Amino acid sequence: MDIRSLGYLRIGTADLPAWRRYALDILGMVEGEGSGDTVLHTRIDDRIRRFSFVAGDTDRLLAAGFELPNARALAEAAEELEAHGFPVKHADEATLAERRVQGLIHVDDPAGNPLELYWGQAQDHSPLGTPYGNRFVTGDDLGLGHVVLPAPDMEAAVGFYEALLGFQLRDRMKLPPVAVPTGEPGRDFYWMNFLSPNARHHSLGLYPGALPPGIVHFMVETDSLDAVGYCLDRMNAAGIPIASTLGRHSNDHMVSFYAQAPGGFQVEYGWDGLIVDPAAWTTKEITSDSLWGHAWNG
Ligand SMILES: Cc1ccc(O)c(O)c1CC[C@@H]1C(=O)CC[C@]2(C)C(=O)CC[C@@H]12
Ligand SMILES: [Fe+2]
Repeated sequence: MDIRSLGYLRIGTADLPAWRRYALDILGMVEGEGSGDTVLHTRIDDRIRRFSFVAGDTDRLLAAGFELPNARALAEAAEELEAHGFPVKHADEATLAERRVQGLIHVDDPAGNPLELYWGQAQDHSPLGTPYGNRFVTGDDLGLGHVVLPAPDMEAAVGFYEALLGFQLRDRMKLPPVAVPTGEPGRDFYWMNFLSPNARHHSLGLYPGALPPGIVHFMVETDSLDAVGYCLDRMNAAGIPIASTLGRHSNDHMVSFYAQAPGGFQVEYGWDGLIVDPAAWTTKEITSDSLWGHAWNG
């Protein structure tokens, strides 16, 4: 299946004003076309939007959008999913118009995470003009960053993304039971898995527990260490709890910190993520989450 990248995230929120302040004033994203009282779209690059925060009753991931190159690739993806017993729903005209894409199918992964596979997203050709001079590392090749989704039935989820969606399993890490409070009892450890369809080390993390918001964190990558430091200062100045101190991950070498986001999950803000050669990569186990830093609070 010719999935190219993680293209967008749709996130439902019970506090849209909080997400507006957080995304624009703290993360340094840019308000996108079509935003209003019930939805905030944000830009981090030349795409019309990469994030949509949708006002509603609950804080919950509404969809992870994965990009395919064209209509033919999406049609083939739909056929493959159906053939393997994953029902797909073709988007209606109103949904296509709202998403600003030319073709889209809805499908749930085996953990029930809502996915949208699409092609033909609109661009916004006006200068991005981020508020702090920050620049995000994205592109057709790398996508918006990464997302970590809950997958209590890990074997089924990994099989879906690896064998059916064509993601490469980059590495995995054992988590102790204390890190997976919803895990089935009696296990010595649970695997957390890191995968990608492209050269970004991971576009998708799969966490072996259940979490009510349906998302563990998303990560956006900047092109400078200073941009990470400036954002950390803004978090601290705004009194936003830091979930993990600055550190460098052992697998993608990302220098990042994690902060609490509105809605009960986290945002990772990073720099210097690893670009891999998929043809040369071999799957590994990491035995520590970080080379240094990343002290987790609570
Ligand atoms: C280990 C790791 C490498 C690169 C990343 O981008 C990344 O997010 C992680 C995992 C962070 C991870 C998490 O997402 C949920 C809480 C976790 C499982 C921990 O308890 C330690 C590592 C944490
Ligand atoms: Fe991450």
